Amino acid sequence: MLTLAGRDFVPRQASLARLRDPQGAVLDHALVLWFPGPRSATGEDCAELHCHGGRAVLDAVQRSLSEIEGLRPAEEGEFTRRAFANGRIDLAEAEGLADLLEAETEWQRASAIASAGGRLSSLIEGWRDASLRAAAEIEAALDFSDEDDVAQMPARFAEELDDLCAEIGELLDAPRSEKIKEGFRVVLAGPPNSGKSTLFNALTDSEAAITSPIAGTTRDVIERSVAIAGIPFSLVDTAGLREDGNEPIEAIGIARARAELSRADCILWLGPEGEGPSGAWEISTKSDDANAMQKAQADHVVSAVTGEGIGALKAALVERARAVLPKPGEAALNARQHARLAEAHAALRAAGQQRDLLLIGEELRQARLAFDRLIGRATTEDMLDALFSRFCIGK
Ligand SMILES: Nc1nc2c(ncn2[C@@H]2O[C@H](COP(=O)(O)OP(=O)(O)OP(=O)(O)O)[C@@H](O)[C@H]2O)c(=O)[nH]1
Ligand SMILES: [K+]
Ligand SMILES: [Mg+2]
Repeated sequence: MLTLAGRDFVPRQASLARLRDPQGAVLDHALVLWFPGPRSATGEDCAELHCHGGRAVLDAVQRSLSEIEGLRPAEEGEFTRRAFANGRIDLAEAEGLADLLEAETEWQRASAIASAGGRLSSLIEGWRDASLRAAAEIEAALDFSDEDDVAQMPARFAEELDDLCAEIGELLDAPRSEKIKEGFRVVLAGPPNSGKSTLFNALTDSEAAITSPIAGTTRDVIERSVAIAGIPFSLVDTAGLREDGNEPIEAIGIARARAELSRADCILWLGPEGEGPSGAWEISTKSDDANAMQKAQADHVVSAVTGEGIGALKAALVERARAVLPKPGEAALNARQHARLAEAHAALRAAGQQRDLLLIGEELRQARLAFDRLIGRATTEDMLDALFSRFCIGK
């Protein structure tokens, strides 16, 4: 029970209260919530004041609060940082929370809420426990061996490490979580005037790209993030590819267009059949125009003018992206987590190949350290600063 100004506040129950300034003047009628630690978001005692939203009300309440000794406004991400410091959440959960706050599509939200809820953390904890058990077996084997004897490897030890490595290897090879943030990357390519920018505008529901009958209209790479059916996409329009790009700026644009091809998850090829990059989808466009080039074996026939085939093309892109992007609820690693897990994996691999028990013990210790860094049992201040600065004030 919190008693304040002669009133009792029941934990986790909203009470209506008059907020007064230090001189006793009423500032607002507000809802007050009291969360005693450790069962609070941060693990510490927390109080929430739900005020009326006017600027002046909030200013007055904040001014009065700031007159109380020891009170100051929270820094960006400070609540989450304290929750982490007090062991309420681990690092992977904090990262999930940061992703959740940044999520713009349904797919991103669903993935982030799974990480914030500890999906990845529990997987890592399981592997960490397995490597701790392996280390304990090695310790025991060392204790029983006498110095003249070659110490015996525990039965099935190497096989068990192999299984563990295989499981971890699968996650290391799986699509990375950055992919969810960046979106499935679709690059439109083809010769000048093939209708790339017009199709780009149709797919992004925008007028972002300039279109015209003049060959060489698009010079630079134009990129747009869009959600189609809740899936994050990054659509990329490029300069028309031609050998005789006759002036230097167009030549730069063409070089950039070629660079984009190598970054694409999917290329829509609007040029002559069979002349596109391998794996590209053959798109026959301008289907409304009898004079336009039509392909014998197009994957998609579209018209940006009549809208024919655009819905089907979008549906096919959504299907492809769903297959490639990490699924919500399925664990996916970001670059930091990937680097740490790869260290753990390498150490476990090395442990499995060693015959010397002391060296195996050392490799297992390295693996545990990498797991600890991954979930934040061992972290550096720089890393924490970088993570928590992604949060806004009040989170
Ligand atoms: N009838 C018809 N015309 C189209 C269609 N798509 C594009 N066009 C026309 O084709 C011309 C070239 O279109 P753009 O979208 O600028 O072609 P682009 O491939 O981006 O050209 P560059 O940027 O120069 O490489 C324009 O006049 C468009 O209006 C279509 O589906 N039907
Ligand atoms: K054009
Ligand atoms: Mg263009």
